[in-house]
Amino acid sequence: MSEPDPTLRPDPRPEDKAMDQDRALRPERLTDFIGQAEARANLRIFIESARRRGEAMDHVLFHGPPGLGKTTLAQIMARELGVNFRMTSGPVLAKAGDLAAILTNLERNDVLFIDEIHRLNPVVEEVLYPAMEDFELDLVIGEGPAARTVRIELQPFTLVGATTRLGLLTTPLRDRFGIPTRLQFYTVDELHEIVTRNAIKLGTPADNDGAREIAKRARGTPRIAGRLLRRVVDFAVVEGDGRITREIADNALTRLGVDHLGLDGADRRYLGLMAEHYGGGPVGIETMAAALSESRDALEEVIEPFLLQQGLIQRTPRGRMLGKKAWRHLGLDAPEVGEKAQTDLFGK
Ligand SMILES: Nc1ncnc2c1ncn2[C@@H]1O[C@H](COP(=O)(O)OP(=O)(O)OP(=O)(O)O)[C@@H](O)[C@H]1O
Ligand SMILES: [Mg+2]
Repeated sequence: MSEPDPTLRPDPRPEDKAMDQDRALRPERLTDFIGQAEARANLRIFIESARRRGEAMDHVLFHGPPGLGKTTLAQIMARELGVNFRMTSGPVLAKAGDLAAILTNLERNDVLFIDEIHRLNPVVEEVLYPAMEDFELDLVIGEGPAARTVRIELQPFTLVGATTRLGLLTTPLRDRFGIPTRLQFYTVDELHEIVTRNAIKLGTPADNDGAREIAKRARGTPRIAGRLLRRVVDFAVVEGDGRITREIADNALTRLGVDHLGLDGADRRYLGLMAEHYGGGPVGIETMAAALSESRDALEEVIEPFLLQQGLIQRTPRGRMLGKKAWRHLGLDAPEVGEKAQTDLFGK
């Protein structure tokens, strides 16, 4: 594999450094990117059109749970567009000047990626509006009566924003993205393909059932699939003959506390608490957060999306409720709920 363009590898955020290993498995081109078929098909058209017109592609907002490929897709976009990739994140941009410095350094049609864009300081966000709309920067120079505004023309660029919390974005910011794109959880088949390819990249091929076992237990998330795969590789190397079989995978994942649905300790704690202390709900998110000593954000961003998607929990106007599937999974009997109560909670 050829060495990637260094501009595509900006300094990682500190929290990303731990995930450096992740990078080895990151797909580099759109054709290597598995899953998200709809998003991929659309992006291909928009990228191709921008290329042919020689213009900056419209601004893109990726939203969805962690680890589904938002950062990866942003990098791929820059590569496919043949432009530089600049990366920063909402919390890092403390002052308007921080963003201004980045914007004025962009070259024509570059991709600027802002991760965690829901955490932008409002002052910084104000700077972004005219930049996104007209490629202009209005900077206030000086203070008090002597202050004046200067307008700086920017090179056209593509802003790619990523967020796990679409609801926290302000409307004016959200409206300025021409291409809002929601990323979905991956199917087992898609993850199976990802695991198979990554196992080869790691030099530890997986047989069909071995790869499937990891895929089934990866919570619909490529990042988790990558993480589980690495651990299974360890077991395959030390306790097996270096090949990933279903038996090795099952054994390793069970020892790591990942159950057959892919739930880990934190997920089971959540479900168990709801079943045992709150009769399966409805229970408010704040109550759950306090009881689990987790932040509400962590529950809403990381734990709940997959449980909701799997029908293990439901969201009702009165709080979260355990689904039938969760009771079965916990090996408990669901309490009888009268017809009226059902209707009250879920509607007809
Ligand atoms: N479609 C895919 N095919 C193969 N690997 C993928 C795919 N999507 C993501 N990955 C892998 O999953 C890992 C996580 O992806 P990425 O960092 O892009 O997620 P993210 O959505 O930006 O997460 P976060 O919200 O936490 O920033 C990457 O290392 C990448 O290797
Ligand atoms: Mg990311």
